[in-house]
Amino acid sequence: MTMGGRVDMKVVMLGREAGGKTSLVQRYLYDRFSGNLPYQATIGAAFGAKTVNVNGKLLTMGIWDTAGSERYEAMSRIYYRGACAAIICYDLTDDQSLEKAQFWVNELKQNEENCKIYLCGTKKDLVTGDNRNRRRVDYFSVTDYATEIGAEVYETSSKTGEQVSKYS
Ligand SMILES: Nc1nc2c(ncn2[C@@H]2O[C@H](COP(=O)(O)OP(=O)(O)OP(=O)(O)O)[C@@H](O)[C@H]2O)c(=O)[nH]1
Repeated sequence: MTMGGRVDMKVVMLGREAGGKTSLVQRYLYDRFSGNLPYQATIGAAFGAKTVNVNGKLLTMGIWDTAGSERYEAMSRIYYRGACAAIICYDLTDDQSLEKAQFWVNELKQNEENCKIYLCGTKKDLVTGDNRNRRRVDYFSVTDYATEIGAEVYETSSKTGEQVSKYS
């Protein structure tokens, strides 16, 4: 998208640092996973865009990928303003990341009540099969919580692409 292009839908990524937000956006936008490269924390925020077909209408989705580091927390508040959807990521191998997700849910409920919330459990490949014992966040506790707050839940892997896009 060119600068100054119109964004029809603003989507914001929120969640604890290293929780997998950037990887999810990279998989969704470019169908790639940079797992072999060292982890690089997002600084401030990053922006990406994609044209999506919604009921036969082409819309530009703008995605603001915020930095999870607490040092940028105040900035993240600027990025969720006016968002129609928030993808709040938590890492399935990290129970503290779920607490952070709840923090963002409360923020949005207070400040951006029309924003639709999606809870996204990331790094599913790390808690699958023989690695089941690495799971730190129970699926049903999250779905119970999601029902309470009117959110949807997805468990994704940016490494394999599982559940990242409706079409994969
Ligand atoms: N195995 C596996 N690793 C992942 C997955 N998603 C992210 N990672 C790894 O987890 C680390 C953090 O991922 P990022 O996507 O940079 O996390 P982030 O939430 O954007 O981090 P901040 O920029 O600090 O907010 C990186 O080393 C990724 O390669 C996944 O689905 N599977």
